[in-house]
Amino acid sequence: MRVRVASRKSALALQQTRWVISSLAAHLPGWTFEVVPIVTQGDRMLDVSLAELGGKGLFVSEVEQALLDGRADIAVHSLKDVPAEVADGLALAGMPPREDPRDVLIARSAESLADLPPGARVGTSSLRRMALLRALRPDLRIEPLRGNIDTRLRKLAEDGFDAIVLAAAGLKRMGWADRISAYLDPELFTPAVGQGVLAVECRADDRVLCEALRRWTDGPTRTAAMAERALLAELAGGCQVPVGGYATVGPDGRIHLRGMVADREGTCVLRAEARGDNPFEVGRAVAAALQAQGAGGVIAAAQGG
Ligand SMILES: NCc1[nH]cc(CCC(=O)O)c1CC(=O)O
Repeated sequence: MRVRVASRKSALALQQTRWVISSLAAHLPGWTFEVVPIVTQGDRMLDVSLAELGGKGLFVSEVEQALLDGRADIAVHSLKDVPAEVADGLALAGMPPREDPRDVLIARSAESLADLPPGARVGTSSLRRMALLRALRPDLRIEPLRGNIDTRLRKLAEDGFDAIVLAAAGLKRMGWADRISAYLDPELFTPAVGQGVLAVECRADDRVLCEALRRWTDGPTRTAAMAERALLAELAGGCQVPVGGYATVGPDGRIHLRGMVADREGTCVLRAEARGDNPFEVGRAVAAALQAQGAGGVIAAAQGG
């Protein structure tokens, strides 16, 4: 069996794809894998804000097109970048064990968020990170910072930022964990839905590949991801709003999901949590608890802003 694997061309995407290929190859003796690199619109226009470009799905949709066109058989994504609704005819069939879901601070001299000097310049273009930073440290100057993680690390030094916020997962996968100044507590600094999870997509009618990917999948990772994505779909599927979701699954299979919705200024941060056995029910319960606190209005205002 020969499998063509579609991947974005960023250093992180290719690294993740190589990791997935070596893990799949170990599970599927005799199968061979070949990378099909795809340059997406999001990669070509790294200086334009994601909101202007039309949202996150941009990094994903052209890679998905390669599957639909039959140019590739599977695609590797960061689940965080995959919209709540998966494209028709495709399935997120494979999920390896989750990498660290936390956000981290990379600072030039500080050792924690509290340690940053008053008025320090922090770079991030994520609405969620922006809102949480403002909620925890209203004095900070948050400035836009886009680009792949290698670009963002370079800009930390070149553009005079005091700190930037990135996902631990990307840094660890690149072997750059030594750059991390502080891990942000996920109970407070709620991670993005799906952060740290890789998703391997295939055509839904490709039964051999779908089945192989399902057998390779880590159950607790998939359960946590489904709970977080159920929350996202209920609240704001596909929209650019400051939303976070973080699920853990105990040894007994019980899910604990925390959800967060904020306005862009971080003056209003709503939080709710729920426990249960069914990821869809837990996701819906957290969404309902947030809605009861007024999440609908907060999300509408954040979109308008
Ligand atoms: N939006 C870019 C993106 N998509 C996935 C990751 C990190 C890896 C992951 O979350 O699995 C990153 C970089 C970042 O946010 O620091």
